[in-house]
Amino acid sequence: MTSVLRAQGLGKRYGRRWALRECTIDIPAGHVVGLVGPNGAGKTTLLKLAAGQLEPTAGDITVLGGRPGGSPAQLAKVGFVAQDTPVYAGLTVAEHLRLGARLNPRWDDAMARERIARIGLAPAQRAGRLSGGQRAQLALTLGLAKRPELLILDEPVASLDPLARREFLQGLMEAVAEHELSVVLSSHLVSDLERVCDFLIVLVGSRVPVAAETERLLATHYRLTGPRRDPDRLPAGQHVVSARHTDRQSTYVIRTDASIHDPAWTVGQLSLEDLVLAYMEKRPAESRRVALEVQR
Ligand SMILES: Nc1ncnc2c1ncn2[C@@H]1O[C@H](COP(=O)(O)OP(=O)(O)OP(=O)(O)O)[C@@H](O)[C@H]1O
Repeated sequence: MTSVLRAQGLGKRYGRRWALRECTIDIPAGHVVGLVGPNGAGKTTLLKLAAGQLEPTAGDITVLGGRPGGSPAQLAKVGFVAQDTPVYAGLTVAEHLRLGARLNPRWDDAMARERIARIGLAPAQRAGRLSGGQRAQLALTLGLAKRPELLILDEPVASLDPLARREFLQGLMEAVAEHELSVVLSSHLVSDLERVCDFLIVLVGSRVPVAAETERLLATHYRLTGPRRDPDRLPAGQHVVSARHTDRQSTYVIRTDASIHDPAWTVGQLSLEDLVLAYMEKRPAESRRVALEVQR
């Protein structure tokens, strides 16, 4: 299957500081991909590299088989809605649609108009007078009407109220179902990502500790609770994601492909949110030894 996004050893440095390091991922087409991580982890950097708005400092990235931003055809295949919902304050909603039609060869004007009407945006309204949520909806409409093969959304729901968020994500899911669209979206709201994403990239401290289909992530991560045990006494195939210890008890989140038979452990399943938090807990520079430290 074709990759929608493939990165090999991808890195971006600003001055002496790496915003993204050694990122190696391969995302098959047809997924709704969630990108999650703490503030400053490198999410926007990765998305801008994919959209061709930044050049890598190290490694390679291909999007839909081509170099991001490398040609007009490549630009037409990728839609990017940046974090600050970029619309022109002085232009009306209708003028945004006309501009979209002029700039994008595959523009779907009927869909854009239908969506604007459904959301309840007045065509004559200037974008500068729209609420944050309405601007986000307008930006999404422009992204969808471009009819991209890949739509990249940087924190699209941050400014939306819970109902608007649900409607926004529903609209996105409908578009994915109708138009064979792949989507990569970043968000801090793991519960939203849990609803719409079937592939998750976790980005912590400029590195990607895990990127896989959500079903696979949930099937290979466990919480183990039991009598205190140091990590070097865990089987080789059990990779520690996070660890907490008291004098008597250890709680691990581990990743493993094998089943767990050790009767000393109480084995629990994780929600996607637990899993993401476990990866965020462990700083990338930490070695396994740090897990030996007692956390009270
Ligand atoms: N233009 C820039 N010049 C210098 N440093 C930058 C620049 N853009 C981003 N950075 C730094 O790169 C790192 C990653 O930033 P990035 O915006 O990719 O993070 P993020 O995960 O999107 O954060 P947030 O969730 O807060 O939006 C941060 O330390 C940030 O300060």
